[in-house]
Amino acid sequence: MARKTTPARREGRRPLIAGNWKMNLTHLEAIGLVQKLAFSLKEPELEAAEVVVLPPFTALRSVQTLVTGDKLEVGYGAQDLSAHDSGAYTGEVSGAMLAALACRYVVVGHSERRALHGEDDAVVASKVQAALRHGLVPILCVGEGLDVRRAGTHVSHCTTQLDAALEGLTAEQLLAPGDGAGSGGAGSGGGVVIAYEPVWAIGTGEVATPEDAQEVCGAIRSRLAERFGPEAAAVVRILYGGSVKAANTVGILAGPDVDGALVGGASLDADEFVQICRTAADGS
Ligand SMILES: O=C(CO)COP(=O)(O)O
Repeated sequence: MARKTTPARREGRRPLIAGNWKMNLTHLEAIGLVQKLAFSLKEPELEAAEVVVLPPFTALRSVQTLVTGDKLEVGYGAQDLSAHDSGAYTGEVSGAMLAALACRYVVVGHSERRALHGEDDAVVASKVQAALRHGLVPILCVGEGLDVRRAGTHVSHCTTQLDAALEGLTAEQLLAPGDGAGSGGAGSGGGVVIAYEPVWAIGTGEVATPEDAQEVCGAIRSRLAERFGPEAAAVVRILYGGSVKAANTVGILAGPDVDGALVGGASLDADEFVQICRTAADGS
């Protein structure tokens, strides 16, 4: 069957499907899941869509060893990093440590970090800078809670979070791919990935409609164009996250500004995640 061309591919942005495992899976379980993914997904699928896993810190070294040893086309990254580069910050993990494990990506500003660990916009902005300092591509999360959605101010809420997190960034930083690659090849996107994750849709089964996802992802791209110019904005990949499953992936990825998905719960199930990646690769 002929491969359909998604709007994302028309713009030259390779779809990105990233599995945020959150606080799940030991390093041994992580190896098993990555092996299943790499075994199930065929080479053309892994070329058409970039597939990335975001395991807990404790599994990163094992995933690195597996991916490099078996030359797997699966990328990996971390779920958080410290705003600091080194020093007396008990329990934190620096960008340098992640770069040394050849992580390509790191999630920054996930709503669970914002809500449960008190990360405000200033902390999120300094973590974006820390990621870029170490050649990591930040996957910057923005998204509104249910109260904001009900008030109808979700678009300005998300663009305000975006503005704050990207404070001080240059268009070059937005364009440049991070050089911490080594985990499954570079994507065709820029140096920053944005993820729109409405808080009310995370882990609730309450998925945003394709129109909801496109509305905010489109507004994010317009805002990026205003601040950094259309060229930089056209390169940045914008993901949707929140109760993404195999069954709703086609609709979610239909929006011309939705370049992939940040998948939580469904990324822990190999068959389900493979199906999501396949859908993105097929561009259906
Ligand atoms: O938070 C998420 C990804 O970062 C989304 O989680 P769920 O897919 O479990 O809703």
